[in-house]
Amino acid sequence: MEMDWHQALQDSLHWLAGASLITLASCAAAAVLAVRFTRWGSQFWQIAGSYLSPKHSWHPLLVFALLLVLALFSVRMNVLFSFWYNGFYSALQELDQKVFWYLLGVFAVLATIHVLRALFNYYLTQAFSIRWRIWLTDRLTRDWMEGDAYYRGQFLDEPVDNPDQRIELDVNSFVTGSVSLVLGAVSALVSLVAFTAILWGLSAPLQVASVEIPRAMVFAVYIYVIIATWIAFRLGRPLIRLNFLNEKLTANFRYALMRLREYAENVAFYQGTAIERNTLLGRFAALISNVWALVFRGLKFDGFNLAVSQVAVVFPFILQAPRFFSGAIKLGDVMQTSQAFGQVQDSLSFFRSSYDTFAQYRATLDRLTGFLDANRQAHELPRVSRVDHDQTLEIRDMQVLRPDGHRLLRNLNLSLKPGQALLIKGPSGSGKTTLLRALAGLWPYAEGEVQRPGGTAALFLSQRPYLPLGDLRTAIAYPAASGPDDEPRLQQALRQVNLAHLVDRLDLPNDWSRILSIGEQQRLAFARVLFNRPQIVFLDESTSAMDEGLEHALYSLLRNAMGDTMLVSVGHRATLANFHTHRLDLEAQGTWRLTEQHTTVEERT
Ligand SMILES: Nc1ncnc2c1ncn2[C@@H]1O[C@H](COP(=O)(O)OP(=O)(O)OP(=O)(O)O)[C@@H](O)[C@H]1O
Repeated sequence: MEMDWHQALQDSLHWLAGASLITLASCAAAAVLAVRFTRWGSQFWQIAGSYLSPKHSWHPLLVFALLLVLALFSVRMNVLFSFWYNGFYSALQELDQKVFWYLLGVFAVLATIHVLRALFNYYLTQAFSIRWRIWLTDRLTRDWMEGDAYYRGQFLDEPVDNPDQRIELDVNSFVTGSVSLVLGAVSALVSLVAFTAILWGLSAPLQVASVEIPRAMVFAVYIYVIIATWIAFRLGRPLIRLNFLNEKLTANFRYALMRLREYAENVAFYQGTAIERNTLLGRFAALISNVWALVFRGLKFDGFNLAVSQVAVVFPFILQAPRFFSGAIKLGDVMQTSQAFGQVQDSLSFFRSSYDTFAQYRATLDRLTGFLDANRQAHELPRVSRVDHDQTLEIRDMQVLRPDGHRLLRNLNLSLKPGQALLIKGPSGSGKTTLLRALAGLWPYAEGEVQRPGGTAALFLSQRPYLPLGDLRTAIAYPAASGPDDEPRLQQALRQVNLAHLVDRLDLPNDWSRILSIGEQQRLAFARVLFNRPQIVFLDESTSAMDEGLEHALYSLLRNAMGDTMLVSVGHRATLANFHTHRLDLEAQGTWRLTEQHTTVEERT
């Protein structure tokens, strides 16, 4: 087969236009069918629909269409190269210098286009994937934050595991998987059609015994590849499980290492290195024995594949040899046969190797849609109804239960005015922290109505101190942001809580929760209150790591510096009573007692 290179550009453009139309139309039809009728299709749409839909923007769809056209263009380039080889080798065979130099010129043009196409394709694929990844990460992160799903998700019947992995790893594999599977399948299909046609043209009937097989080459390559694929598939199947195990065992080992780093001080105090080392090395040994299994399986699998591809080098030559030596075809035809044979083999192999990729892709789809569903369910969990109301705390008919249905509080009613303070007391496990969770709107097993200042006008200091990542300035202002003008107020707050030695280190980013003692972190939380000046503060044993003197000083500071602020404290020490106007005692079975300045005002059983 010869190629008219003067016509090549025009022919290729025609081919590209036709192939693009057919491909785009069939892709669109296949996508609609997949989304409607398959589980993975509808999962895909649940995750990516609002990004790809033209209602959001035409941009992603247009870029993706361009990527498809580029994939077709790449197939067309391969076809041109295969004809170029044909002409080139035939020129060599005929010792035709003129054609030889002419074809080298053609090659320079083809190679330039090929390089430019490859670079542009790489850039466009990356840009498309990056934008998609940004959008999806943004969506999942927002979704996870909204309605406190990141916290309330734990109360679902089936909480999702490893949200970190889903947001980071799975988003990435979803995007790269979607792009490479679709583009790969389209290229493989189009390539299969184009090169089967070339082989068809180069192929002659073959006489086997007394039967003549027409177009023998085409049938030979299909039978060869299908048999080889089937055997490779059987040999390679255990690799899926071994690779999966490898990831899991690596993660286990890394988790044990990270945990040792996290709890370094505890382990060092206990002198627990021997037992920790055993755990670490035990996990590592499990990992290594799996790595050996991978190596031995790889020897069989790669050995077979290598042998198959070596045979594939000579197989087409053997089939074409009789016709070449009889002069029926030229050297170029033989070379083109071998190349087309390789292309058909690669295209068919794509579908085999994609079997694993697709299985992993579906697992990714499951994890992402599971995450989206869990977030939605977490938004929908009940919470006490809350009305934002400045300068007051009003609790009406509040019920608080444990997840197992055990009642922690029955029909609680109380109200506080500016400047008043409530101390909640009760035995450990009686539900003090849980009551604060219900007031914050976090606890799903509660009913009733709460009126309180909303937004940043209410500040909850949880039992375990929390410092965000970043510098000290961020930690004090949290959850508000601090600007350069706030410097004097930040410093003043630090001095007030006896942390004057930190005023010069406001801008130092450090892992402050490791450096500061628990007592210092609790004092920093008081500085946070002084800086943010909320209308109401909830303090859950916020002075537990301090001595009585310091506790007294900090509570006095709060009462004096922010006289109108309402306080709701949980604490065990008797001395705290002096700073509170009301006291709520939680008792067994949900009963409680409210006293105002040492006189009983209401009692409930
Ligand atoms: N997420 C949860 N799932 C199941 N049970 C929980 C959960 N959180 C709390 N509980 C249970 O609810 C009860 C009340 O817990 P809570 O932390 O409110 O007690 P507390 O009065 O603050 O105790 P302490 O004084 O020891 O801090 C406990 O029995 C606890 O085990």
